[in-house]
Formats: sequence, C-alpha cells, structure tokens
Amino acid sequence: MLELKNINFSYNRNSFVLKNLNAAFLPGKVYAILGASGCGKTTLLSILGGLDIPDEGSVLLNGRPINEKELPDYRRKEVAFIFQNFNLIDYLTAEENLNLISTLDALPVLEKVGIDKKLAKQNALKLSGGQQQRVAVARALISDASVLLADEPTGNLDVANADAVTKLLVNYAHNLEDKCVIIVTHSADVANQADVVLKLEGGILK
Ligand SMILES: Nc1ncnc2c1ncn2[C@@H]1O[C@H](COP(=O)(O)OP(=O)(O)OP(=O)(O)O)[C@@H](O)[C@H]1O
Repeated sequence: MLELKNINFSYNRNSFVLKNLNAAFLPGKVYAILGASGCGKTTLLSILGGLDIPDEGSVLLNGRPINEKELPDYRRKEVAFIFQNFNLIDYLTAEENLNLISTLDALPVLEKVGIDKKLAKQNALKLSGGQQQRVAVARALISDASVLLADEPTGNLDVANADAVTKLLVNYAHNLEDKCVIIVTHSADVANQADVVLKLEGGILK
C-alpha cells in the first residue's frame, strides 16, 4: 500500500499546491485523479513517485516512510511513470527504450499497444505523439513496477487507442493483484473504468 500522510508542498513558499493531503492507494486497484488544470495533479504524481520531496509529511510504502536515501531505489524498483511528455530517449528505437527497462522481449508488449515490429524499430523521435505515448505505456507495462503512475496517458490518442490503453492499464492492476495504477486524467472514459475516482481540489484529494 502506498500512503501519503499530511503532505504539504509548494514550489515557492507563498502558495502551497498540496495542503495537508492524506491518501491511501491499495494494490490491485486503479485510481483516477481528476481536477482543474493547474490544481497540482502532476505535482502529486511526482511526490508519489519520489521525484519531488514534500516540504512536510511522508510517503509510506507498506506502512514504512521512504526516507531520502531510499528514494533512488524506490524510483528504480517500485515505480513506473507514464509522463505527460513521454520522456522516451529520442535517439533510441521504441524497442530499445523498453530494453533499457527490462530483459523481457519488448516486441509483444509493444504489439499490445498497437506498435508493430516496423514501428518498434524506428527511432522514438520519428514516431507521432500518439505512437510515442503508446511506447511510453508499453515501457511502464514491461517494468513490473508495483506502482504505475500515469499522467494523461490517453491525452494524445484517438478513441480506439485510448480505450485499448485504458484497458491495458486496468488489467495491469486487476490481473496482477499486487499492482496499483494511479492515472491523472481529464477523460470521463478513463475515470469510468477506474475503481476509485478522486478529485484534487484546494490542495487535497476528495
Ligand atoms: N517547476 C515548477 N515551478 C514553479 N511552479 C510550478 C512548477 N510546476 C508546476 N508549478 C505550478 O504548480 C501548480 C500545479 O501544477 P501541476 O503541473 O501539478 O498541475 P496539474 O493539475 O497537473 O495541471 P494540468 O492539468 O494543466 O497538467 C500550477 O499552478 C503550476 O503553475
């Protein structure tokens, strides 16, 4: 279980983005986080993934606070991100981007998100935004992380691809019972498929 306890976070000391936020995310469940643009959803994912450190409060994994020394290990072993801007390595192929994460065969996982063998052999830079987004999803799926954090993972996709990607993310949590998937989204379709829908407003989750 991943927990946030009394989290305060600000980029500048004058205005807090997250204010005494508490939340618990259970294995085997899919969470959708909704909220107005700029309310702090990406910030919340960064804290959950150990990319940002809260000013106050703790992130706990299975009941134990993760201290700063443990963060690199936590990021590498427990968490996978699907970033809003994909964060693929441009000069590597789609397949090579996945090979950096896992020794498993990348091609079947890429196939699942609709990236065929020919596209898999192309440099990420040469793929469309939607194709890059699907490679980023495949890279998270192959990681075997216990927590998958997705920032608008269907934002660049047509309806059919968005639906396929959402189903894969839901399956990741439901078929592998110890996995937790947390999705920041503006999509009602994605929210409808989540087990729990939370709204970030005024710095807290409701
Ligand atoms: N690196 C930064 N430095 C200073 N302020 C930042 C930084 N990143 C984000 N902010 C501010 O923090 C607030 C929350 O930003 P965040 O990106 O978390 O929102 P969001 O809910 O994910 O937005 P969106 O839905 O538009 O992607 C915003 O007011 C934003 O301007």
